Amino acid sequence: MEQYILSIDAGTTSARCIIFDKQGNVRAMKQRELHMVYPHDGWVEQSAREIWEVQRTVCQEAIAALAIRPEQIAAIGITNQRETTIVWDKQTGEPIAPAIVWQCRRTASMAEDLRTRGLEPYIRKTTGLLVDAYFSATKISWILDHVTGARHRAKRGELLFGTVDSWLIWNLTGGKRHVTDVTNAARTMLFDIHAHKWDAAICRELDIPMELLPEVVPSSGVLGETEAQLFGAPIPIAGVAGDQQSALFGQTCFEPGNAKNTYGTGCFLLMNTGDKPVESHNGLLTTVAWEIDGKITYALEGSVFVAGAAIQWLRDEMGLVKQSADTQALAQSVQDTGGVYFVPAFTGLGAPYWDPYARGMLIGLTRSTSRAQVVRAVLESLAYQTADVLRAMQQDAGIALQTLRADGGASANDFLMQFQSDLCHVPVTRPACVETTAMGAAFLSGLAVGFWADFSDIKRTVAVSRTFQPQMDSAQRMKKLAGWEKAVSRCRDWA
Ligand SMILES: Nc1ncnc2c1ncn2[C@@H]1O[C@H](COP(=O)(O)OP(=O)(O)O)[C@@H](O)[C@H]1O
Ligand SMILES: O=P(O)(O)OC[C@H](O)CO
Repeated sequence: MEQYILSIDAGTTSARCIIFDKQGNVRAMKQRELHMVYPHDGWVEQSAREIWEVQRTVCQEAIAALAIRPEQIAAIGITNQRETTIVWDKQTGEPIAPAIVWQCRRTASMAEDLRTRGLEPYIRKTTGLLVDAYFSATKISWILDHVTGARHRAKRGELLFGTVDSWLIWNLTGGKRHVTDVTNAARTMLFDIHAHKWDAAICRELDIPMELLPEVVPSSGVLGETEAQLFGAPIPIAGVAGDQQSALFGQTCFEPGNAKNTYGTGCFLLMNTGDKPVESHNGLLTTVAWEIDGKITYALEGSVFVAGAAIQWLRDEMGLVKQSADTQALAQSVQDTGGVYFVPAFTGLGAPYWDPYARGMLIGLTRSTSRAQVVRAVLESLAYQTADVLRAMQQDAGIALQTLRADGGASANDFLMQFQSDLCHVPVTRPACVETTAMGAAFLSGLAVGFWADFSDIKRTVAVSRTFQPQMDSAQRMKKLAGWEKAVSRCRDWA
């Protein structure tokens, strides 16, 4: 009987389940969109219950679509939107508040307070992160502050915190396992990435009882099994990683200096830095790439909050395109943007600026600006933000990138890929299967159960489908980048 790996890809905009065979082919894929809630300016929430129920449904649908028996699934891998914070009741399994999504800025003032109290150097050294509302720590504290009796209950061990991986594992195992993997733990701003444990001092500063926190497990290794009635038989859960680390693994960035950029809701550029954490002096994050066989690999990360989300905004709020994919032909229908720049700082700016008070901006409009030019400016903004991050990363790592490996929903856009290559003056490759996030989790779990033997075995399953070579001359490139820099300076410190 043929064996498969089932990968759970719990993204921000959608829940996906992909079933891979040994050759790395997608044999079944089911996906459903998730609702986002924006209750106030800068706030972003989701229903934790919906995250679980939709995810369970797509898994059941994918298994049914391939018409396989549960025994044919050798293992499950999980990858997830990171930082998103869920607190639930240990007894009933019910969330005590909506999930606070990674993009949510409601705790910006709490982060500022930590900085004012002089805690940033300690937090930065310990966690590898900047002090920002992006990470889970201030979000947990906010829930404990705003849900009546929550802090008291947390101290009594009645509540549990988890990022989306934790929440899914808790539900998949019928409440038997409260764990998170080391890559997700590294995004909470509570985890010591050097000592590999939760940091008591930071928890104390934020008044977060440590009883809330999950056990931290490696990214590859059997951590439990699913409840039998969910899929018809218990299935081992053997790999977990945050979606960006998972994409790094799925792109087989196994060597120090290898880097990938994922163009999803946000844009996340990660570079493997080997077994040593590299400190950033340019607004990047030091993070855990994965832990396998007791060995931790680190990465540098540039996190851009709004990328594909700006394309969705064009489609859903502005009505300028019917589908995200329409942006490609429109952008290609004009020579340039006619001097128009778009800065998608809807929820502030992430790396390398870290300005929670920046807001979105369209600048350089004239009476002759066309719809196609505005659409092109929005697409170009994804590439400009990436160029900013890549410049910072090359400085921090002291490495000139040879190739940028692209993936994620918006990497399907040929215009964007070409413009990215032009702007960064580096070849951009797109893999044959752009589902590298889900593949990463599949690989991590497959390694744990011997489905794939080692890294070389995994590498054989991955192929590049297209390489975009830089074509723009350097004078034009410099002019465009200078215009972008000016545009960014105009939208800073606005809200
Ligand atoms: N052809 C395309 N051109 C530009 N953007 C696209 C295209 N296809 C999808 N997108 C954008 O990619 C995003 C979805 O990417 P995905 O990797 O599925 O995101 P996530 O994992 O964050 O849920 C959406 O924001 C969508 O607007
Ligand atoms: O849902 P994505 O793919 O945009 O990823 C979200 C990130 O994990 C947030 O840090």
